[in-house]
Amino acid sequence: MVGAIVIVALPEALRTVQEYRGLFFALLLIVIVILRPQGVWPARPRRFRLPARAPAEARPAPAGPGALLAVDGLSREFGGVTAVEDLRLRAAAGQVVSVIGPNGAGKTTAFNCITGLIPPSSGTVVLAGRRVRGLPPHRVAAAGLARTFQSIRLFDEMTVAENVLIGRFARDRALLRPPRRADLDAVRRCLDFVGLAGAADRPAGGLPYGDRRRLEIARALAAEPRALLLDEPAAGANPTEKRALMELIARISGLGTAVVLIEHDVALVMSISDRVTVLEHGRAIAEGPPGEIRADPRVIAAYLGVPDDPETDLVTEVLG
Ligand SMILES: Nc1ncnc2c1ncn2[C@@H]1O[C@H](COP(=O)(O)OP(=O)(O)OP(=O)(O)O)[C@@H](O)[C@H]1O
Repeated sequence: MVGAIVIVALPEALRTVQEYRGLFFALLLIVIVILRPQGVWPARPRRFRLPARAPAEARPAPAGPGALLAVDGLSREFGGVTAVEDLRLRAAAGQVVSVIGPNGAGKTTAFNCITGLIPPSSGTVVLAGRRVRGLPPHRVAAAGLARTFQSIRLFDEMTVAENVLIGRFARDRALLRPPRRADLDAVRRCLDFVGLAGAADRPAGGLPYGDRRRLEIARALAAEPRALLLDEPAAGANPTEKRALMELIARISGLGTAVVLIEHDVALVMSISDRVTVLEHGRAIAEGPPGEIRADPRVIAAYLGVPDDPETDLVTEVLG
């Protein structure tokens, strides 16, 4: 309405200065955009109501028997630096596969290449029988591969439920349509699953740290991924929050989702993983079940060769 008044009344008022009208409107528009980006008369934020309960039979991450992530020969160079070299990675449905290694070993670069955020120099990425290497990130997500990032990336001013809804839309790029009942059911399910249903209408920015980490996972689950890549989901969390996050990850794999985890807390990794890949300078120096990794002389040498590194203490402790 304010806009209509401006459009009708202002031209009358400015009739005397006809030649400056265009300039005046342009300046007015610029001032409004700078000072009131939310609009002259802010619209009431459109909130949606989540269904009271999610349908009992539905699950956040259904996975068929063919759901499997297979990475082969993955390499990526940055100028003269080889960040990832000839990486092979397998994650079956329902497995937790962890990638560990010192800072700069190439873990995040591997995730970035697998999810299409950056192109690998070479290698293949196959998800449930479909080649996804070379696809843009949204198409990789739509194919069933979701991820979280090392640093929390939430929309703080949006509600918890709205953040999860965005994850849902990432699946089919349907941001322009209003949410459907199925979307809202999925959001409710994901929030129930991670234990945040009670916070659905709160702004995401107000959540405690551990809950923000959970919300990121809920948002990734909303896309119903077959494989979920978690980049240090417990970074910065306290021990209680870490244990809760690991328990959540175990439940996600229990749904049949393949989980690939980057985590620096080696004790946690060993307790939760089916298989572990150890990276050093971009290369996998060991791969296998936790029991084998603990006993691998190359792993012991790689970690124990880093003096004064907090990870060294952990590994010494874990490897006994
Ligand atoms: N965009 C980039 N440009 C240039 N070099 C990069 C880039 N991204 C990563 N690197 C380099 O690639 C190597 C691997 O980095 P990466 O972040 O993948 O390691 P990481 O194992 O995830 O480390 P962290 O545990 O600290 O997160 C490092 O030497 C890093 O400096």
